[in-house]
Amino acid sequence: MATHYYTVTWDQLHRDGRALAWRLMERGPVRGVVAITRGGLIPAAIVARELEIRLIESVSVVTYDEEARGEPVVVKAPAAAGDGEGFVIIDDLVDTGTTARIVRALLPRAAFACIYAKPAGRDIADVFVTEVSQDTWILFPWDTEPQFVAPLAKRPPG
Ligand SMILES: O=P(O)(O)OC[C@H]1O[C@H](OP(=O)(O)OP(=O)(O)O)[C@H](O)[C@@H]1O
Ligand SMILES: Nc1nc2[nH]cnc2c(=O)[nH]1
Ligand SMILES: [Mg+2]
Repeated sequence: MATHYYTVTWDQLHRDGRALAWRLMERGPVRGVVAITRGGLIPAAIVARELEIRLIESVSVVTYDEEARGEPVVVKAPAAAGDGEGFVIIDDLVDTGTTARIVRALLPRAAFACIYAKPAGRDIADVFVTEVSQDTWILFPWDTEPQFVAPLAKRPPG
């Protein structure tokens, strides 16, 4: 169970997504990307734009219902990525690595890249940008909205 939250803004996601594109470019040519929906869609769009990739495939794996982890279900397999040769699988984050392992098994020759990584899943990623602790829950901009917060002096202690 997460004990703290790490809120990512649109600006930060865009900057970190571009950093991921830099790192991927340094590894060599990429023919296409496979986005793990839904969280990988926007990171994949940022990478595809930077690397001028037009070949974009998707795979849908549902593993979590909000913060509760369940049995992963492949809702849509990647149709046009073959064995993954020349492709990079992209997700927003790796936590336990369950989702990434399932997609890697579907596309054994593809690389796997994500923006954020927690220690339990970090080693499954060929490339990532920022590590956060295992007890942190990352909140993406599509899951949040700016709202009023009380001044520190008016908040209850703790
Ligand atoms: O490493 P893991 O423990 O498998 O967790 C990481 C996965 O969990 C989240 O997806 P989620 O199942 O919440 O679906 P979503 O992308 O549609 O929000 C996230 O986008 C990753 O795909
Ligand atoms: N949004 C979000 N989804 C996740 N799925 C697994 N871990 C996380 C996390 O830290 N944040
Ligand atoms: Mg996901």
